Amino acid sequence: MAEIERATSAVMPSPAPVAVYRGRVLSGRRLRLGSRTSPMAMAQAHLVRDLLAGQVDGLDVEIVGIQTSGDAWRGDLAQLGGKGAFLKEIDKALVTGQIDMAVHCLKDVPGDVPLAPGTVIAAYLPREDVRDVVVFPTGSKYSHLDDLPPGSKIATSAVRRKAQLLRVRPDLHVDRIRGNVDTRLARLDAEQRFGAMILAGAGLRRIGMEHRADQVLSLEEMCPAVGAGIICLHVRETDEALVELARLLDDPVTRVHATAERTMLHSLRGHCNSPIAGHCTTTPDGQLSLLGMVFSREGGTFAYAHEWDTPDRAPELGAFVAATLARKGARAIIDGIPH
Ligand SMILES: NCc1[nH]cc(CCC(=O)O)c1CC(=O)O
Repeated sequence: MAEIERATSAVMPSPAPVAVYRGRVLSGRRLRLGSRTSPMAMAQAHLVRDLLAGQVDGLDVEIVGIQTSGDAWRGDLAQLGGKGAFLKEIDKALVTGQIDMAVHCLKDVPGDVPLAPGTVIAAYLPREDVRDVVVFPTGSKYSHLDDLPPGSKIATSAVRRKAQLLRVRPDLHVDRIRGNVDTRLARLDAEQRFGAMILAGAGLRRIGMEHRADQVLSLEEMCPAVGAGIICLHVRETDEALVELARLLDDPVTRVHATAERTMLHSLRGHCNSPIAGHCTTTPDGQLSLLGMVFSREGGTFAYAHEWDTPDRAPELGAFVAATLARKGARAIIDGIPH
């Protein structure tokens, strides 16, 4: 049978370009790489395109920009209903075959909603710096949060950042700001309404704006979001050649850290308004360390857990930290926040 197929394909005109990876014809067509359309998302898509092209000679990657409901909605994301507002349309394109692979920030992939049926995260790219940074409007006389006068207004839409900021500076006012990183920066400068803005250093760097990071918040000052700084590649599991290709870009250490953090998030059963932070690292002696925190809205109350385990036990570690947090009151904190 295989003989016949080979003979048949030999006489068929083959579409060009044909990229071959380890003897497998990857695609006679182009590899369509789906991504959100923001400058940060497009920078990620270009990075992934270059990484894929570096693996397979002649691979033709077409970036397909997809507008998601999360991008279109200008209001409070929690009101959009359900999680994954930045994924729905991209998931659909992947499942229906309009695209072959999707690029996501892992942080935007809900931890407690199953992936679209028949799809897998085939690669976690090496994690970037997970720290959040503070940006001051151009011309501001301040460059450190400590110096901002009481009552200053801080721009962020992350409940996790708001809670941790107010915990140490209850005098500050936090106001939601939506939009892409670049539009948020432009608004910060133009409106002069905010004393400062907090966002992810990795996001700034991806759009070439790292020089705007005036203050880098330490991990102790601002525990990062679960999955921060990780770009992941999402494919159909039946597309074996693409799964295999994407796997070449997978960083096993990042995968283990992401697994621990996301299992914790999953086990905590939070909602869109839950200020949850989590950070997994590997200690110098090779142990997994997982720190988890759950805050009340203003950060006045919080639960904290830090546990260690061996690297082969990432899911168990995630579940254990979640259980420890629950024992320390995380459930009541989460349930006490309106959503
Ligand atoms: N929700 C938007 C989003 N998703 C991922 C990042 C940053 C990059 C990353 O952590 O991968 C950002 C921007 C931000 O939080 O400032």
